[in-house]
Amino acid sequence: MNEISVLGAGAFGTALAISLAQSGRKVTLWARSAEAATAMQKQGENALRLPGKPFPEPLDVTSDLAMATAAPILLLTVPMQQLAHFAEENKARFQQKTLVSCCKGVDLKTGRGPIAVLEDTVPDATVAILSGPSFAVDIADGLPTALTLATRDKAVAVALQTRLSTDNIRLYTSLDPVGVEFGGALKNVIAIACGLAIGAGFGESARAALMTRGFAEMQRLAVKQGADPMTLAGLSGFGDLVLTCTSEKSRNYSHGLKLGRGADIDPSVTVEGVATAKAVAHLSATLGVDMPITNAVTQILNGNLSISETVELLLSRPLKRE
Ligand SMILES: NC(=O)C1=CN([C@@H]2O[C@H](COP(=O)(O)OP(=O)(O)OC[C@H]3O[C@@H](n4cnc5c(N)ncnc54)[C@H](OP(=O)(O)O)[C@@H]3O)[C@@H](O)[C@H]2O)C=CC1
Ligand SMILES: O=C(CO)COP(=O)(O)O
Repeated sequence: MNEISVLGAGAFGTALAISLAQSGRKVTLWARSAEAATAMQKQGENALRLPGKPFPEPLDVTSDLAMATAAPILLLTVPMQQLAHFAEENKARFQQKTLVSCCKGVDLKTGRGPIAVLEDTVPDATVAILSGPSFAVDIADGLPTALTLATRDKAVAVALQTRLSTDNIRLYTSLDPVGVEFGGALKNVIAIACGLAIGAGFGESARAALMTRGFAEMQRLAVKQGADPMTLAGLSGFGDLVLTCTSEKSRNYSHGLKLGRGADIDPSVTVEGVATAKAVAHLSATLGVDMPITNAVTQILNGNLSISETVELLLSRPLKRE
């Protein structure tokens, strides 16, 4: 039995499995499709989701969930909108396990982040979150980054930090999983806003203003949910916001860019910020938290307002203190 399994053979799950295996961990990558698992075993890469990134020797790939979930540490790398269903469907297998969510989003149906989804569904599991600036292609190439590993229990956090740090991923611990999960989720919405601004020709000053005011609203919502505001200044907040709002490697930023330019969108690409914007617009209204940028993105995504109408609305808000 391997010590770690990565459940979800998308770009990020594959990249994490590569990095862990390269660092000598005994790791299994689980794909839901038997065909996909067989193709990966034969080709020694995930040609569909992360092409051109060869697997190191000790990486096992399977579609056998019973085998994969025998490991004590399970990294969950399915898209956020799939997490609740995935956890519900497999809760018997997840009992007593350490579940590390790698998802960045808020569940559209319930307004919950990944921590609440997992704690509600599998109450006797140990739940943690891994988040921060990390493009799958960079991780798979062995490029260095630093991420936050957050859980409520200090001893668990330290143990997981040791188990999951790799040669190219330096992990910091946090005891504020709510701050970490909302940092990772909310930055995707701001990245869409930045893509929209650049795509529509509003320029880099506008992007910097959106990042800064976006950060302020990320902090407001996270604090309302019980997070420490300083957590948002860390890797899974400020760190990931900077990365995602400035790179065309980001699917969220690129999605906004395409919308801003009036270009075609590929609906098969995972763009977590789309559902999360809608979930957060609803959540913030319920909680009475002012989130003008997230609301503007939601209005554009829902087709209720044009980009220029949205900019006019944002600029005509009452003047206030920073
Ligand atoms: N890509 C990146 O650079 C990073 C991604 N993340 C986060 O990781 C999460 C996953 O993203 P990413 O890997 O990029 O997404 P991808 O679109 O590359 O892959 C998603 C994977 O999830 C699988 N999947 C979807 N639904 C289910 C389900 N119900 N049960 C089992 N497997 C399922 C898909 O399987 P199938 O192939 O069969 O459709 C696919 O392999 C997101 O929350 C994202 O924000 C975090 C950091 C970096
Ligand atoms: O979260 C990410 C990098 O940290 C990946 O961002 P995208 O999902 O926008 O590609």
